[in-house]
Amino acid sequence: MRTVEEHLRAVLSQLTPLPSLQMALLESAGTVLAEPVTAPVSLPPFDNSAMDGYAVCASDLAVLPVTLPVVGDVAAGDGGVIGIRPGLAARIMTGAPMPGGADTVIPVEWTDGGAVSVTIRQGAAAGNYVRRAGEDVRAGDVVLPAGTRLGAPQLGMAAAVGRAHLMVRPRPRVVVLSTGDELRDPGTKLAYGQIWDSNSFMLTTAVNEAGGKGFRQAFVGDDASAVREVLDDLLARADVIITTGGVSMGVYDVVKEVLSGGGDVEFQKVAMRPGKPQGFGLLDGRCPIFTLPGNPVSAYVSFQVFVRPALRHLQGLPAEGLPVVTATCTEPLTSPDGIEQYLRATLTFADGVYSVRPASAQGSHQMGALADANGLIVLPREVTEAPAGSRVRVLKLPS
Ligand SMILES: Nc1nc2c(c(=O)[nH]1)N[C@H]1C(S)=C(S)[C@@H](COP(=O)(O)OP(=O)(O)OC[C@H]3O[C@@H](n4cnc5c(N)ncnc54)[C@H](O)[C@@H]3O)O[C@H]1N2
Ligand code: MOO
Ligand SMILES: [Mg+2]
Repeated sequence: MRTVEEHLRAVLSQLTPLPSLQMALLESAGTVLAEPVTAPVSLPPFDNSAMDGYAVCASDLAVLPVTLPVVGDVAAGDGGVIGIRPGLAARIMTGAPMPGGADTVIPVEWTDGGAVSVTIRQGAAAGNYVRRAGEDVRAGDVVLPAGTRLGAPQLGMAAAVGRAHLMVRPRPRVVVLSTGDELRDPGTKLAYGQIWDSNSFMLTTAVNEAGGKGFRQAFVGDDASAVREVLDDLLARADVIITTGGVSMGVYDVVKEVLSGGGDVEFQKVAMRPGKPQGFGLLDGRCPIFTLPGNPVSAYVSFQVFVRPALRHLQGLPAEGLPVVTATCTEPLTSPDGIEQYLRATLTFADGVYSVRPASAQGSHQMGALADANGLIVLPREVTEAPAGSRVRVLKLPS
């Protein structure tokens, strides 16, 4: 049997990051920058007001109250900015360029609000409520390094420095296909022996959580030619294919049957629980395909351990798995020798320390405990027992 590390290494060694391409700004949400973004101008580009009020000279505020004539208004967006000198004020709005000669903004609340002349009751030092050119970003600064995942603040930053398009690595298009004659769509009636397909919904969502673009290809029965046909069809529109089911020792385990023939996909036993039967390869020599075990918990754990790092690698990011914390386990644990075990668990944080309680149900068909968990305890291969109070590694599940 392969170890988890060996299998992950074998998977990653066959993957190359997706080519970068130019995308319109909104379209690029969730992708990874393939170029550094540099500011062509400083931000703010000009000195401007942080408040609605009056632009004045601080030297006029030595004795209060003081009344000054208002020479005009400056609104945000005004290009032909007026100037003032000591003894004068200009009414100014938030974001409007500072008039030449002014060094201070007095908010309207500190004044009588006059339009022709203004009486100021409360003063301030020079620079009050003035936002200086370049105090946010300097022209030439790298505001987003290559390798940044583009979330909302990063897209805002790119727009703020004038970018309409970005060179990015796209979110991998991942198609999820369940297999099994017993499967039916949720929302339909079941005959005895049938179950609703849950893996494809779960994994399509997990793909999106991991930064890919998930597509559900429903399910296909345990029929070799039907499986072959669907997979051939998916090749045209997937960067990655995930199947579940049909990879163990059963006589109807057709995924293995279909894919082991061509030599594209290698089937392995990995020394982990759940998730022992794994397959990975390049379909048609080019499209990465993960054949995950059909048991729902096994499929989910396999996804987090192997597929998540692979999706990151395809986007040119470090091939990391879920974030890890160390926690004190509330219960004694046992684990088979030589097997890396993943236990569904509840992680809590109190008084600066993490505690973790394993679920009582750990069968790989038991979705209830998975849906209830927010962590996976990882017991390494060499650990066979961990008494209550042991410090254990816990993967934090996406929330
Ligand atoms: N003789 C052996 N039997 C099994 C072994 C073994 O080593 N020797 N390994 C067991 C382990 S471990 C796992 S995991 C499973 C893997 O099974 P398959 O990948 O072949 O999956 P199936 O047989 O198709 O289904 C297994 C189980 O999962 C349910 N399932 C499948 N797809 C879905 C879905 N989309 N949604 C919900 N549930 C699904 C299916 O009904 C079965 O109950 O093999 C063990 N057997
Ligand atoms: O390894 Mo299976 O993946 O335990 O249920
Ligand atoms: Mg099977």
